[in-house]
Amino acid sequence: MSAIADLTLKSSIQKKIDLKTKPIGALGTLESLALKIGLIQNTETPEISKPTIVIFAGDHGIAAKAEVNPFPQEVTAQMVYNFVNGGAAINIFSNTNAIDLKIVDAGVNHTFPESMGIINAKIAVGTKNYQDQPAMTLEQCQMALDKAGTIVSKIHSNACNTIGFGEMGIGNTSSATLLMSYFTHIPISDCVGSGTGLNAEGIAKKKQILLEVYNKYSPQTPLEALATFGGFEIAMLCGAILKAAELKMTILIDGFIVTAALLAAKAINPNVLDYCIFAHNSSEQGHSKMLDFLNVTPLLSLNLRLGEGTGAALAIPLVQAAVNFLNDMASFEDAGVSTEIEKT
Ligand SMILES: O=C(O)c1ccc[n+]([C@@H]2O[C@H](COP(=O)([O-])O)[C@@H](O)[C@H]2O)c1
Ligand SMILES: Cc1cc2nc[nH]c2cc1C
Repeated sequence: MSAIADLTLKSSIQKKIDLKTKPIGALGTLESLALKIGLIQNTETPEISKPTIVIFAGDHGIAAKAEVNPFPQEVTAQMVYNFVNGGAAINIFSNTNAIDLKIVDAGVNHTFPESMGIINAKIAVGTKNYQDQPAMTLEQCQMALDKAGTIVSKIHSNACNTIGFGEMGIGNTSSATLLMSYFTHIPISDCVGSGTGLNAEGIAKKKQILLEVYNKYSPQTPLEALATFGGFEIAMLCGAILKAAELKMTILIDGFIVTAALLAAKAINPNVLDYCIFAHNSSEQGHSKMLDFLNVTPLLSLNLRLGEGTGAALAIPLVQAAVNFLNDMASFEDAGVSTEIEKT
C-alpha cells in the first residue's frame, strides 16, 4: 500500500474542522482522529461501517514449560470457548459498542469442533519452543500472513471499513518482548514485563530466559524474526494489519502484543502506520516504550493489560464520535455563531 500524501484533501478537511462551532483545536485529539480517518477514506465525509474486532488465538511452545507465564497453556483454548460463549471482557465491550466479533484459531493446542463458529486457520497445534529451535518455519510464517490476509479481505468484502485486532495466547508477552527488542533495539531487560501477573522474581527469570533466547538467533529479515520469535497469532496479526492497510481500512491497534505485530508489519511496509489508530496504553511496561518508539499517542490510558482487543473495542465510540462531529456538527455559518474578533 502507498503512503497517504494528499495535501489538498488534508487542508480541506482541516478547514472543515476549523469552521465547526468551536474554538480552533478545542476538540483536541478527536480533531486529529477525524482528519486521519478522512485521509484514510480519501473523503471529507468518512463513515464507520461494520466495525469489527478479530481475535487471533495461538499457543506457544515455551508456555508448556510455564517458566515465563503464570497461567497454564490450556487457558488459551479455555478462553476461546469463553469468547464463543460470550463470557469474556471482549464480548461485553463488543456488545456494548455494537462491534462484530470474530475468533480465529491461528494455532491453538486443541482441536475445536467444526460447529463452534470460529474461523479455523490453524497452522499447527502451537509453536515450537524457541529455547530449542525457531518457533515456526518460514513457510508456516508466510502461510500465517497469507491466511490472515484472506480473513481480512473477506471481512472487508462484507462492508467493514474499520477493524480492530486482538489476541489470546498464553506466553505471547514473551514473543512480543523478543520482537519488540529486535525491531526497536531496546534491550530485552527494558522490554520485559509481568504479562498476566509475574512477580519480581518471575520477571527476573523471564528476563534471563528471553535474553538467552534473543542471543541464540540472528534473524536477517522481518519474516525471519517473526518466524523465530513469533506466535502463529502474532504472525497472523502482522498479515492482517498489512492487508487491512492495503484495503485502506481504519485499523485499531490494541495492546502490547498487537503493537509488537505492528512493528513487524511496519518493517515490511512502513506505510501501514498511516492506517493505524492506537487505542490505548497497556500497563504492560514495554508498551509505552513501543508507542514512544513509533512516536504515536494512544487514545485511552485505562491501565488495561488484558489483550483480546479490549482496548480497541473501548476506543470505537471515540472513532465514531470523531467521524460524527466532522459530518454533522454545524459550522459557524450554518449556526449563525460569530467567529473570533479579528485583531486590527
Ligand atoms: O494486550 C496487552 O497489553 C497484554 C498485556 C499482558 C497480557 N496480555 C494477555 O495475556 C496473555 C499473555 O500473557 P503471558 O503472561 O501468558 O505471556 C495473552 O493472552 C494476552 O492477551 C495482554
Ligand atoms: C484468564 C485470562 C484471560 C485472558 N484474556 C487474554 N489473555 C488472557 C489471559 C488469562 C489468564
